[in-house]
Amino acid sequence: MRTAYSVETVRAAERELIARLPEGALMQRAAAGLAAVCAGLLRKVYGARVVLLVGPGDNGGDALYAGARLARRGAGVTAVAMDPERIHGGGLRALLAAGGRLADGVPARADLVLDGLVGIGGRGGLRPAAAALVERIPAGAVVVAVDLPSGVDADTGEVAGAAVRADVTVTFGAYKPGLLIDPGASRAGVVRLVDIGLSLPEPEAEALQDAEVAALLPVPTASSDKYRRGVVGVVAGSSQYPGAAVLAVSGALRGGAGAVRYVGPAADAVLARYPETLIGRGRVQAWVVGPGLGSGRAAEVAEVLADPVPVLVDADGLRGLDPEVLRGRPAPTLLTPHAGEAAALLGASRQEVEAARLTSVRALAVKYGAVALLKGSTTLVAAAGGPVRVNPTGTPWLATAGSGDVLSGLTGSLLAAGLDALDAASVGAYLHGLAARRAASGAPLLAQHIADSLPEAWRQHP
Ligand SMILES: NC(=O)C1=CN([C@@H]2O[C@H](COP(=O)(O)OP(=O)(O)OC[C@H]3O[C@@H](n4cnc5c(N)ncnc54)[C@H](O)[C@@H]3O)[C@@H](O)[C@H]2O)[C@@H](O)CC1
Ligand SMILES: [K+]
Repeated sequence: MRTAYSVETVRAAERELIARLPEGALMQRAAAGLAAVCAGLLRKVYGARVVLLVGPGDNGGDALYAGARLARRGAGVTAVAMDPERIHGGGLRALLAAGGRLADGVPARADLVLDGLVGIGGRGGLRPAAAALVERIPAGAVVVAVDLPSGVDADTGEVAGAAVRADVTVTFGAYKPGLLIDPGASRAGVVRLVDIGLSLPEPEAEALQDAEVAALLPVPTASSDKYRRGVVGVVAGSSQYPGAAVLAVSGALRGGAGAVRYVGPAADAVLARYPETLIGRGRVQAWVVGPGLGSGRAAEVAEVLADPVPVLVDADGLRGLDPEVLRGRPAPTLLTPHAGEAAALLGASRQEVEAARLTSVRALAVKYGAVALLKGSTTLVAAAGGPVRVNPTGTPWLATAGSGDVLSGLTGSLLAAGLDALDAASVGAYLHGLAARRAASGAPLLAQHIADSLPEAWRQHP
């Protein structure tokens, strides 16, 4: 599990550790790790041109001490301060003693730029003096962010105004949520964690890794039959959108349930493509309701919600949901909105949801007493309380019509197979992202090809 911790938690752990260590020791650990990553990126340190963008806090201190280490190995290191009056004194002395220099402006050429403007002490978008330095980062230089890209909110991944776009981020002690969640995640590049010895409690956010997904996948045993493996019911499609039913069933058939039952007006289209499907009402272990329903189908949604089994609600099923009804359900509910649908559910604007995805997904889970999966460039899954799950496998190619229908079928199938709602949603998003990557491999994809690639994505996790 890759875990991420809030600034408050990291600060508390740092305080506890600093109290037990000689003064400055923690910063030296950070700077040593940072310099080692930079040296690896440069390959040849001797003669390399390194530029440090130095802010007024300890983030700038890290950059200066790392710069000193590189200067001692023969790099030409130039520091540029955001505010020369408030530069880290010890760091600057170390840099100058190692042969580095302080300049007024950003040099026109550099092999590597260290962004030490702000770290976890940053608030809001970059101030003009910092933004002006970022604008002058020489083209072609490798940009390494110290702890996190300056301008990215460490706790939420929000970017208000200017922010650094890093190739590599070297983060200290723990991942911060903003490094895993967009828009921050896409500014961070490759994230490298330097262990500085912090002891940490429960994380704010976590991302399942391959091995955890593999352990959660439902695998039939010798005593399994199709009913014991779980039946998933799919209520989807309309005369206007029959394809949504076909796509939801395509995902459901590949999600590990023993059988898929379809209920709705698109049975002919579903059967023509998937003769394996059962048609009509009957007992199920989980329902998926919503893809392509169109309007005027609230009674069917209500009927599904009245069944005391896990229910995944997606797309048109999400319209006008009553929080009281959902909170009163005896079985888990899983909501899978995109940002626009989440905005309607929360009474907010789409822009507000996009700008604050972590807060929004948590708010959905609390308001509706459900597990919420917020689709987007980083898909997030939240239950009320506990860390938010961040899906690491997404790809922008997923932004294509019908891909959500495949995801809801797949995830509902995992629910029917017995995964709890948080795991079903996380594993569904994970496999869906992997399958989309395979199906796309650098070119536009069709939603049906995501479903076709699911067995391959699954096989990667024996
Ligand atoms: N506390 C510790 O023990 C350690 C801290 N470390 C480093 O210290 C950093 C935190 O240091 P600080 O608490 O000094 O805070 P930062 O250096 O992250 O930033 C605080 C400074 O930046 C300015 N600032 C805030 N928001 C800004 C904005 N939007 N635009 C421009 N300037 C802004 C503030 O006025 C303040 O002077 C970490 O991110 C990490 O890099 C590491 O050395 C590891 C150990
Ligand atoms: K930084």
